[in-house]
Order: sequence, then C-alpha cells, then structure tokens
Amino acid sequence: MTQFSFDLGATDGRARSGVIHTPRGDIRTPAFMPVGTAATVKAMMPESVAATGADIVLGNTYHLMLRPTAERIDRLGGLHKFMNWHKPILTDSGGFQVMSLAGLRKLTERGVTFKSHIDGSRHDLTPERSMEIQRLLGSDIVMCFDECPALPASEAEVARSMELSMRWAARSRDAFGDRPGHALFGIQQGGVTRDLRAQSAEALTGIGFDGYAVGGLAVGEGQEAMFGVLDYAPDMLPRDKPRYLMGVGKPDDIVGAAARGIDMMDCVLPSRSGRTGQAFTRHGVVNIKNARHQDDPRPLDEACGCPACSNYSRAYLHHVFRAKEMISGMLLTWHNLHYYQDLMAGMRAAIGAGSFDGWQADFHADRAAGDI
Ligand SMILES: CNc1nc2cc3c(=O)[nH]c(N)nc3c(CCN)c2[nH]1
Ligand SMILES: [Zn+2]
Repeated sequence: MTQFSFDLGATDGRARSGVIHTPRGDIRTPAFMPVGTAATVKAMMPESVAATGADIVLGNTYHLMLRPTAERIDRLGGLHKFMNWHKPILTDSGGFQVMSLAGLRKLTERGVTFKSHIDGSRHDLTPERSMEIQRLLGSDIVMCFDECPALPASEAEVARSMELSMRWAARSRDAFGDRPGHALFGIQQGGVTRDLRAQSAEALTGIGFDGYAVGGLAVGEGQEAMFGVLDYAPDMLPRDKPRYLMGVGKPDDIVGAAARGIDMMDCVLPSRSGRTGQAFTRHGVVNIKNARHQDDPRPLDEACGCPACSNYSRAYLHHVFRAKEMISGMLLTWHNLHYYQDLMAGMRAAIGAGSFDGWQADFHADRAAGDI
C-alpha cells in the first residue's frame, strides 16, 4: 500500500511544486483544498468538485463531532464513504472552530469545554479526543489540536498560547500513535513575532510530523503583515515536508503564499462567495447582482472552461441570483472552485518551467483593482 510521502519536484525562487502521495491518491502541490465542513462542499456534488481539479478536500472535526457525530460516521463506514469522496481528506482539529463558533468556552491545560452552536449541548475537546474523532472519521491528513489566538493579542498572550499549543502538539503526536498511510501535521503558531515563530518551529520539528502548517494567520492581520510572516516562517519548517497555510485566501493571497514556499492552502472564500454572487476571474471580481450584468450575453470569463462559463451568460447568472434560485450558488461555486484550481495548475506549471516570476507578473497585470 502506498504510504504517505512528499516528492519535492521543481523549485523557482522560494516557490516549490511537488506531489504528496497518499493511499487514496496523489495531491499536486501547490494545492488548494475546497472546504467541505459538514461532509459536503456546499452546493457541489463530489464529482463536480473532482471535475474542478481538486485532489483533496477539507473536513471539520468541530462540526462533524456535533452533527452527525464521529461515532455515527464511523459506524457508517467513515467520512469518505459517507460523503462519497474517495480521494484524500484533511480534517482540521477543532480548536480554531470552537473559538470562532461555540458558546460558553472554557479553556484549560487539558483542553476546551464548550456549548454546541447547534443545540447548546456541552462538549469536550482535548488533543486526545480530537485525534480519536479524526481517526473515527478516517481522514488521511490529521491536524494537531491547537489554539489559534484571536488578534489583536499582546506578545505575552501569543507566547502563552503558542506554548500551550506546543504541549498540545506533543499530546496529539502521542495520541495519534503509529498509523501507516495516515499523516499527522503540526501547526506553527507565534503570531507575527519572529522569535515565537522560531520557538514554535523548533518545538514542532523536535516532536516530528509528516507535514507542517503555518497557523495563526488570516485572522485579521491583513495581507502585508501575513506576507511579512511568510517572508521567514515557512523556511523555519523542514524543507522536505509539505507546508500548509491555514485559511488562505483571496487569489492574490494564494499567489503570494505560494511564492513564499507554501504547498497547501484551504479557504471558504471561493465557495462562500459563490453563494453571495461574487465570481473570481482572471480579470478581477464580478459581483453578478450588479444591474450592469442584466443584459450582458457574455460569460463570466471567456477563457474559463467551467460549466457556468461554457453554457450561461452573465445575464442569466444575474437573473438566477436575483431570483434566489439554487442554481445560482451551484454555478458560481463551481466557477470559483474551477478558477482556483486553474490558478493552482498555472502556478505548478510555471514553477516547473522556472517561469514563476513572469507568471506572477501576468497574474497581477490581468487583474483590475475593483469590480469588473
Ligand atoms: C480564515 N483564516 C484562518 N486562519 C486560521 C488559522 C488556523 C489555526 O491556527 N489552526 C487551525 N487548526 N485552523 C486554522 C484555521 C482553519 C482552517 N480551515 C484558520 N482559518
Ligand atoms: Zn468559469
């Protein structure tokens, strides 16, 4: 059986392209992971997600433990069978979602207790319980249980939080055990403070993981501060392992992160924006609800091969959005995920050809600042 491994292919500056091999299939990097929080990438059939070019999707421990519970998914054959997605799945560990979604949270050295945002029931999440849930789900890439501090936070608070997360990373590693074909990723914390980032990287590398995430970003610090951290943080992590930037991002965030050595990313933006009428194109963002589109016979993007651009006009997409028809979210989500995967494929090819600088220049030259 294929084990979990990462083949680093080409590099171009700090950018890298490669392939992550897993028993459920290969993941071409730089990779974008569509978010399938509650066992579905919203408004998409799994076969449609695959058609966009996605090699892996993300699931969430927090949501699935609350509903329908990890035990029920396990009894039904695991998350891949449950959601009919048979390629790799990465699951986040729940800490971030508890802090952003749950009520009445109590954080201690042991873990977090909280009330479900669905029905108010009380729950416990610890590194050990998070590893058990992700094992029951059957995910291929498991994330350590961590705490992502909300910004703004003092350096002392960021340091305390990072140190707790490193103790939780060691407990996650111990609880994960030895699971051939499954990977455990550590998550670097440390906010925007270089030496805290270094301490975190050193702690994680000392424990030893199959991949390393850059956590604690895309929490309101802004692109400039995020890129400032990415100018040094990824290089603190082992070069021969995948580097995953969590929760990113807008198309230009993604390009900037890949240019700084990031191999994997996830973000709700393409799917969430699809449902709110925002379409990402190589020329910028189209807000389809804008009246200027109601008679426009052109597709969103002439150069896009997705079903929305191949078969429908902006006028139609404007109409079904205004009419609140379900097909609106379906078509715009499909287009956005297709565009994101086209972006990743373009970067992989450019890095492979050693022409990433030129590709980036074209990417920025094509894009208008505002809506188009
Ligand atoms: C949207 N911005 C964002 N920042 C994150 C940081 C963490 C983070 O520091 N830790 C974990 N476990 N998840 C994060 C997530 C969720 C990723 N799907 C983040 N999302
Ligand atoms: Zn399209």
